[in-house]
Amino acid sequence: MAILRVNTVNKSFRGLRALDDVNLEVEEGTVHAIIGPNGAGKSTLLNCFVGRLTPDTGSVVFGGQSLVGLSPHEINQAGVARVFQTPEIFGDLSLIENVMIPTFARRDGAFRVNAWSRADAQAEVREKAEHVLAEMGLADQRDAVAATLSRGDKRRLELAMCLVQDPRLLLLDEPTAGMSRADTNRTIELLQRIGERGITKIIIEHDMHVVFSLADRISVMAQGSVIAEGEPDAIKNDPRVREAYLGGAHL
Ligand SMILES: Nc1ncnc2c1ncn2[C@@H]1O[C@H](COP(=O)(O)OP(=O)(O)OP(=O)(O)O)[C@@H](O)[C@H]1O
Repeated sequence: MAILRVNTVNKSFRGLRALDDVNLEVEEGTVHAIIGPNGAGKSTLLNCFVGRLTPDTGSVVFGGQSLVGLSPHEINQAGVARVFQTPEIFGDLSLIENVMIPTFARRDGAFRVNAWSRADAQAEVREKAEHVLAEMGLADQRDAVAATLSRGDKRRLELAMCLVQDPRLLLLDEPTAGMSRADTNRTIELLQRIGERGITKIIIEHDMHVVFSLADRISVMAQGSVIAEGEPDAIKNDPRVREAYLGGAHL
């Protein structure tokens, strides 16, 4: 069953058609990659899923609920979490505090740090946060200040901040951008491991090693349109995709 249905979405910026009749269906429990050359419209599409942008026309339906017109916070409360290209973490707080905040925010409707004062709630949330940090391999650094982390660890911390919310849909915008090969492989392993929880994931990624390690299905965008969609092997051999990537150099 499709958890996300995107129907004829269009979005223009001052005459530039960034999204041109985009259709997309993402099956529940799968990893769906969206790839395509720079400027293809991938981030614009993702921004339409999280309420940062509103499509000019078309619909985005998540689990039967229309997302168009909802605020980013409402979409987050509906079960959609996003890992950004630049990690959005609280640099001067510890890792454990960073991971506890989204749980309170989701429950209380805002980033209300004073909600921590309730001791019973705090114990429960702390336990869950510790579990997720351990899952991300960050348990040893739980009391470290987030700003001191390496780039790769910052991104894994942000992933922990998403996972602690038990999202139904996780959006990953270039989750390994700027990482070393070793860090990239570690992130792939972590994403494969959290895949076992059955969370649906949409991943935008330029690194084809990451895409082909994780994706069950791939949509290829070029110039605002989805030009091909299918299983990884079919996409690898699709002449339209090779053309979009200038002779297939990236594949
Ligand atoms: N806020 C904006 N205002 C004007 N133009 C925009 C805006 N956001 C995106 N665009 C344009 O829309 C097109 C699609 O951009 P988008 O960032 O979605 O592509 P992308 O596939 O994510 O590219 P990349 O892989 O480089 O991140 C580009 O031509 C871009 O310049």
